[in-house]
This record gives sequence, structure tokens and C-alpha cells, in this order.
Amino acid sequence: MNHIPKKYYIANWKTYQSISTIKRFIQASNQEADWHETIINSYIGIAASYEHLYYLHKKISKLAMHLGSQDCSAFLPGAYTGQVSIESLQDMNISFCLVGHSEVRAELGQSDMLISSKFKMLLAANISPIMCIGETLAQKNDGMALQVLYDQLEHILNFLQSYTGSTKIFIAYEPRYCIGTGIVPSSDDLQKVFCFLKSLVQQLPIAKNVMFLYGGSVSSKTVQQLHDIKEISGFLIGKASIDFQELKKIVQSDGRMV
Ligand SMILES: O=C(CO)COP(=O)(O)O
Repeated sequence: MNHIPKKYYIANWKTYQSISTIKRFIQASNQEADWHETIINSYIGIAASYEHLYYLHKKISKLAMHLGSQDCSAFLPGAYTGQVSIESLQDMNISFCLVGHSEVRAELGQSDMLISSKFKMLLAANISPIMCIGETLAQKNDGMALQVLYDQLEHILNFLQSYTGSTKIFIAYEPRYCIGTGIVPSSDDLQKVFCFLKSLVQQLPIAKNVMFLYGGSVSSKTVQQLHDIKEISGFLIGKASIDFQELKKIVQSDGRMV
């Protein structure tokens, strides 16, 4: 039997959406009679802003999509003003949560240590963490890309040496210079990075539950070349994912999967 691997398409809506644009997205999806056919063998997730999770969690199963968060608190519920605890995210039935997105690292100054705490707490709650890593252009040009990626992963790799749970784990490689720029790395660069990442996880007890995603300027125009990298199990899609038709084209782009 021909086993077709599942492909993951995770929409990171950042703060692009409002309730009215989300309603338009849902209306557009309702008008697509072939949507359910399109997504056979695909997992479609939406990483929404906190304030939209409650609205979306009531709609998401009809959309045949999964719901996730863009971040979470590293604290248990308590006196933590402005934080959103994993427990409250569980009330929204989220399936996954981004951690360490480069925008969060850059704008909120989150450390690798803090990010790894969130990662562990998500696993304890059976929510799939999507661990985002990526180098800057200067780091790439200095030949430091793989070292930077390793440093960002080190805490969680140490933790995963003794983790035996069955929750799926995602590592999303998002080079900083590719986010929102229309640039995607060359196939050679991607091959090098994903082979390196795979080599880091292959000795872990849960290696088979670790999926690799690529993010950074994924669109219906760029996605075709990305399908050729066999280590990539799916995509983390920013701006292009807020338009339902564009998201659909991206999902349909991998003719082998539908
Ligand atoms: O940051 C990203 C996904 O997490 C990528 O954003 P863009 O797809 O808009 O480049």
C-alpha cells in the first residue's frame, strides 16, 4: 500500500486578523464545497491571537481545522498579570502552541530558558509545542547558522533525552531574513539545515514524533520548490494564510498529497 505522509499547514495569523476578517475567512471556506477533499492527508492548523481563540474554538471543527495559540505563559494560573496560562488555553481545546517565534524573541526578549520552560509545560499538558528557531542574515553570512539553531534547541534537546510521552513535537525552522520578505532559502541551504536538525533528534526516544516545518514567505508562489525537500513535513505560514483562497492554493500545491 502506498503510504502518503500527512502534511502540516499551520497558519500563523499573528495580529493580522479581527473578528470581522475572521468571519470573512470562515464564509469563504463555507463556500468551498471541495475544501474537505482538498485537505485529505493534510493537517490544517490556525495559530490565532488569544482574543480570538474563544470565538474560533466554536467554529474550528466545522472548518476541518485545528486550533492553536501563538504563545503561552510559563507560569501556572495565579498572580501573573497580562499572562495567558496553558490551563486557560486548554479550555479552548487548543491542539498546539507556538513557542520562541522570532518576533517574540526579538520584541519581548524571551530567552531560550523561558522558551524551553513553556515547551516542557505544553508537553505536560499534552499540547503539541511548535518550537520556532532561525538565524539572522548576519549570522548566516558569518557561517553561524547551524550553531545558532543548535543553541536555540539545546535546552529542549537535553530535556527530550528522557521524555517518552507521545505528544507530537514540531520544530519550525524560520530564518529571520525570510519572514515577511518574499525570500525563501535555496534548496541546498534548506537541505543542509533540515538534515542537521534531523541528525539532532534521531537519537531521541521520541524521534518519530518530531516533525519539521519550514516558515518564512511561504505562499502559493514559493511553496512548490519547498515541497522538494523531503525532510519538511509542513509549513508555518504567516501573511499568506489570512486569505482563505491563498491558503487553499498552498494546500493544493502539493499534488502528491491530494
Ligand atoms: O513568521 C512566519 C510564520 O510563523 C512567517 O511569516 P510570513 O509567511 O509572513 O513570512
